[in-house]
Amino acid sequence: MLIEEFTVRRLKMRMKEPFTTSFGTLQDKQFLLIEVKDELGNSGWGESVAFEAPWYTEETVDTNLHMIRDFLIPLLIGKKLSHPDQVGEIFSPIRGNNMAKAAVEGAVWDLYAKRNNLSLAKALGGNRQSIEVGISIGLQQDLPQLIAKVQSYLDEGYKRIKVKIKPGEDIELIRGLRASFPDVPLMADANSAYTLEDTSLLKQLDEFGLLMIEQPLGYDDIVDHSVLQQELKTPICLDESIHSLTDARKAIALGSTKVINVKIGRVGGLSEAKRIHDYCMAHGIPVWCGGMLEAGIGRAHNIALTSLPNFILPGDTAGSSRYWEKDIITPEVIVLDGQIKVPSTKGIGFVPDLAAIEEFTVGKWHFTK
Ligand SMILES: O=C(O)CCC(=O)C1=CC=C[C@@H](O)[C@@H]1C(=O)O
Ligand SMILES: [Mg+2]
Repeated sequence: MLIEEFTVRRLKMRMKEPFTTSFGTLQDKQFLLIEVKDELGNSGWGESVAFEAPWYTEETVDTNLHMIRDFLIPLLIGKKLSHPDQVGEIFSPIRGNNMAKAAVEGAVWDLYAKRNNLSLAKALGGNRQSIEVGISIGLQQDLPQLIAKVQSYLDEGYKRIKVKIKPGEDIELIRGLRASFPDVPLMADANSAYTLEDTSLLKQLDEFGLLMIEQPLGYDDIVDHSVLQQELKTPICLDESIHSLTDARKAIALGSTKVINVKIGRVGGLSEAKRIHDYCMAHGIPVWCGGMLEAGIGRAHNIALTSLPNFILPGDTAGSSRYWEKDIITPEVIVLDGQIKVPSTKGIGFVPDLAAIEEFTVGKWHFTK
C-alpha cells in the first residue's frame, strides 16, 4: 500500500440541538476529515474528534491541523506500508496529539480494508453482525425535560441511557430519573467535575443501581480514582484518563476502573484501541465505545471497532439523525430497536457523500509526494 496523497478538509456542521456537559455547550461543530489515496486510486477516510476548544483534552481542531499538515502527513507521504499498525510506529516519535494521529491512522485503516476487500470490522478482527447502542444525553434545562428526552429515546429502542452530572445537578437528578425509570440501564458521566472531597456525595449514587459512573475525578487522574473506587459500590468507568494501553494497564492494576470507555481519537487510533480491547478482555474488564459527537465517518469507525467481542456494554454510537439534519455518508447510520447493523461491505462500509462534504467544507488542503 503506497501512500500517495492526502486531502485534509475542515468541516462545519450544525448539530440538531446543543449538547451541554459540565464543561459547556456545543452546537456548531468544526472538525477535520482526512482522505488518503494509494497508488491504485483507492480512498480511505478518517475523522478527527478534536473540538474547537481544549475542554475535553488539550487538542483542538487547530492543533490537529498543525500536527497533521506539518508533522504527520510528511512522515507518511510516499511510504509503502503493509499494515496500518505501522502508522502508530511511524508516529511514535511525535509526543501526544492522539486525536490528530487517530484521524490519519483511521484513514489508512479504511484504505487497507478496502484494498484487501475486507470490512473494517473484519480487518480489526470483529465478528459481530450488529451492535447494541445507547444514547448520551447532555445536561437539560430541568428534570421534566430530561425525563421527556429519556422517554423519547427509550421509545426509539436505545438500550442504555447516559446522562451528564455535575455538582448541584447530580443526586436529585438521578433520584428523579430513577423514580420515572426504575429499571432502565442508566449511567452518569461527570466529566471530571468532582474531587475526592466529594466522596460522601458520590457514595449517595450507590443507592440508584447505576451501571457505572464515568470519569468522576480529574481528567488525567488514575490514583485518586483508585481511592474513590474503594469507597463506591458503583463501578467507575474511566474515559479522559486513558490515553494508551499503558494507562489502561496501570488503571486496572491500581483498581481505579472496572469499565473503560474506549474512544479511538483519545487513544491515538484503531491499532491502540484494539490493543486496549484485547488487554481488557484478558483481564476481565468490559469496554464500550464512547462518542465524540462524530459525523458519519467517525461514527462508521466506532461501529467497526464495537464489533470486537469485549465491547459488551452498549456504547454512545447513536444514529446520524440524533445529531445531524444531513450526515456526510450514505446510507446514514440507522438505529433499529437499539441496534446498528455492522456493514459487511469493504472498508468503513458507508460511502462518503462528497456533495454534502463539499457543502460543509470551510477549508481544504491537498498533499502529494
Ligand atoms: O457522541 C455522543 O453522543 C456522546 C458524546 C459525549 O457523551 C461526550 C463527548 C465529548 C465529551 C463529553 O462531553 C462526553 C464524554 O465524555 O463521553
Ligand atoms: Mg465521558
